[in-house]
Formats: sequence, structure tokens, C-alpha cells
Amino acid sequence: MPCGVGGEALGCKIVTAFSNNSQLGLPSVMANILLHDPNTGQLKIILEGNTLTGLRTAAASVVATKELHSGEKCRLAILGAGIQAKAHAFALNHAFKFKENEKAKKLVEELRAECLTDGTDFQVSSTAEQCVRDADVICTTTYASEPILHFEWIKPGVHINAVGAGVNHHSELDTRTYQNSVVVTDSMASASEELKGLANIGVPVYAEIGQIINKTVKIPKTHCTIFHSLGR
Ligand SMILES: NC(=O)C1=CN([C@@H]2O[C@H](COP(=O)(O)OP(=O)(O)OC[C@H]3O[C@@H](n4cnc5c(N)ncnc54)[C@H](O)[C@@H]3O)[C@@H](O)[C@H]2O)C=CC1
Ligand SMILES: O=C(O)C1=NCCCC1
Repeated sequence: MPCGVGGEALGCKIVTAFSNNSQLGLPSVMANILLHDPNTGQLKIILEGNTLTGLRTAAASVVATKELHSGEKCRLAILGAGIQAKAHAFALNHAFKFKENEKAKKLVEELRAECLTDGTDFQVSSTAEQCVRDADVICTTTYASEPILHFEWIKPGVHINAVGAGVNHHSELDTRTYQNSVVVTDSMASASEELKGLANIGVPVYAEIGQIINKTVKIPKTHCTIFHSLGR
């Protein structure tokens, strides 16, 4: 993932995703950032990139949630219990002060210890359905290659940040959820490849989040909104 900012910065993030790495005690996503001198191209430093990946991805979901969901934000549901789940729990909670937050057991004690001071009530859910029922905002952060979120479980007006990528690209949500939602993404160029399966079920990718932010596109009223985070 290359990036250049005028004469100020020039860099590239190199990232891999190996979903079975947890069996080896390794993170599944591993990133490194190469920073170059923007005037000469000389390599200056190689930085660890996992921290940035957590912060950036969750920050993008915060921005999308702000832009796409105007309703109340009392209850946050997170499917998955890895790096992104934790990053999203922290970032969304920090931005919106949810009253309740449901996510997988593994993270609960740590999050309780770190977040309970602000009054958030974290709960463990034994099923995905229990986790997302009554949620105002849902984040999916897994490698699921079959849907783990079903339309009949969610309430009208919910906003979903679909972050995870399964074997067949983005596959965490069921067909009816897509068909009853407006889908916004971070990059149309990436979506034309990674989300091309949506065309088969009659679902257009409506806009890039940047178009919503700069107000060149407006979101129509719909059952729910999906921010498809592709990470580009
Ligand atoms: N959109 C973006 O910008 C980014 C997306 N990602 C994606 O987000 C996802 C999560 O990444 P990390 O949190 O770093 O990974 P992680 O390995 O730390 O956590 C993955 C979580 O998903 C769960 N999981 C795996 N397969 C599952 C399945 N079939 N059904 C239900 N749960 C399952 C695991 O138990 C674990 O809790 C990955 O798909 C990754 O590729 C990661 C970074 C950036
Ligand atoms: O770092 C990112 O951005 C990633 N996007 C998609 C999957 C793995 C990492």
C-alpha cells in the first residue's frame, strides 16, 4: 500500500494476512512500513506496522459510522475477538460512548479493566445472533468465508462496519443484509475487484466514503448502511 504526501512524506505498507497464524502464536495480519526520503527516495526507516493497521482500520470505521449512521448509538456489537475486534471496541467506544458493548469472551476481562472507568458495560455473547440483536452499530472482524451475520437478526437502521476478509474476499454478511442496505466503501477501485460478487445479487456499491464526507453523494433512506472496509 503506497502513499505519498507532496514533498512531505513517501512510504509504503507491506501487509500479509495468514488466517491460521494464531495456531502458531503469531498475529494473522503482519505489516511493516517503509518510509523513504520524499526528495531523494532513500529508505530512511522500516517501522512495525501492526499498531498502525489496528488504529487506522478502526479509525476508518469511526469516520464511516459518523457519516452513515445518525441514529442513537447505545449498543455496539462486535463479531470476532482478534486485533481488529479490540481496536474497534476501543475506537468506537471512545468516539461514541456506547452504553453497552457485546463481543467475544476472550477480550472481555481486558476491556473491562481498561474501559469500565467510563461506565461502558461489556457483555459476552454465546451466539452471533445474541451479540447483534438490538445493536445500533455492528462491526464484523473475522475471516468467515460464510455469512456470520443474518438479516433477520438485525434491527432497522443499523450501521455495519464490515472489516473482515474471508477466503472469497468479503463474505461475513448474508445476501438479504446486502439487499436491504446501502453499501459504501473506502475505494471503488478495490471494490471493483473485491466486491464484484455483489453485482450477482443485484447490489450496487453506492459510493466511496470520501464522496459522503465531501457531500457530493447523499445516502438514501434504507433498512441499514454497510461500510465495506477494504483497507486501501
Ligand atoms: N479492512 C481492513 O482495512 C482490514 C481488514 N482486516 C481483516 O480483518 C479481519 C480480522 O483481522 P485481525 O483482527 O487482525 O485478525 P485476528 O486473527 O486477530 O482475529 C480474527 C478473529 O476472527 C475469528 N474468526 C476467524 N475465522 C472465523 C470464522 N470462520 N467465523 C467466525 N470467526 C472467525 C477468530 O477467532 C478471531 O477472533 C481479517 O479478515 C483481516 O484480513 C485486517 C486489517 C485491516
Ligand atoms: O492493512 C490493511 O489495510 C489490510 N487490509 C485487508 C486485509 C489485511 C490487511
